[in-house]
Amino acid sequence: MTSTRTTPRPVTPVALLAASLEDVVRRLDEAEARPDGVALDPALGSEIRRAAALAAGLDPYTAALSTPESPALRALSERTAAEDWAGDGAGLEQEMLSGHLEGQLLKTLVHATRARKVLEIGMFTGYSALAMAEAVQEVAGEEGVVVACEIDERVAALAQECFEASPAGDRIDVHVGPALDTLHALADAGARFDLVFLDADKAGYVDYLRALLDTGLLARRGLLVVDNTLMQGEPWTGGTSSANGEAIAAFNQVLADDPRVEQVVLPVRDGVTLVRRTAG
Ligand SMILES: C[S@@+](CC[C@H](N)C(=O)[O-])C[C@H]1O[C@@H](n2cnc3c(N)ncnc32)[C@H](O)[C@@H]1O
Repeated sequence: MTSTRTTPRPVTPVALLAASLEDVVRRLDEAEARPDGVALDPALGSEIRRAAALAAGLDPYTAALSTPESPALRALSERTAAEDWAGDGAGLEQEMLSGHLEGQLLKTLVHATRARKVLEIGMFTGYSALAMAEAVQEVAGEEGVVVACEIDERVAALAQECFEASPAGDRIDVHVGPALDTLHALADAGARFDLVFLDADKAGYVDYLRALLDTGLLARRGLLVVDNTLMQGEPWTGGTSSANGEAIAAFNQVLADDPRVEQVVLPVRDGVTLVRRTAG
């Protein structure tokens, strides 16, 4: 992977909404500037502009008012943005990185649950793993651990380099390989996790959920945090649904029907579902 920085494309429902409304406002401005342009009701025009401002300002506002990321997380984010993902060939892209707001949410959840053992399924360049490692280090010191699963060797090596340059990086234990195999090996070894962050291949989410609940990898009072459960709005806008959109819609229904859990879907970034084990 060589270095070429590009601006991330919109990948969340709010960012897509903002981009869409920005385009509507631009076309409105162009139409109004034309001498023969169709005159729009001024009240409708100002309502459209207000809707565009509401959507465009939400992410920057929530980020600005949340605790800033650590220098180590910022460095990891910048390193990820500087990679040439287009030439990667493995389908990885910088937009996969969760980032400041979601990282801060994960840190808060680790603190709130006093989690000492954390499992991440889908690490990429390590942003969320490092965010949770910073929190487990504060909660449990040297007893705190984040086990992070990643299938791609090159991206795992990049993450490991960043961890080695980070104060909390040595709390992270990286397992390279298909996450389902790692989960079964961990379960066979009797591992239990207080908090699990699920963020790997969307087609595998149902299998990961079953492995976590059936084997007891998710501790009795453990918290499961699932990313991308709104999948760019595809589950409810339909029409252009991708394989990932269909996988997430199916996963959300499986989760909603599972009597062993209670869950809440939060419209943070691309959707974050918090799952609490209630039985089984
Ligand atoms: C959305 S990214 C994870 C982003 C990361 N959690 C973060 O916040 O920066 C998904 C990652 O899951 C990995 N992945 C996909 N399929 C996998 C599998 N079967 N086992 C383990 N990792 C997998 C991909 O290589 C990719 O790096």
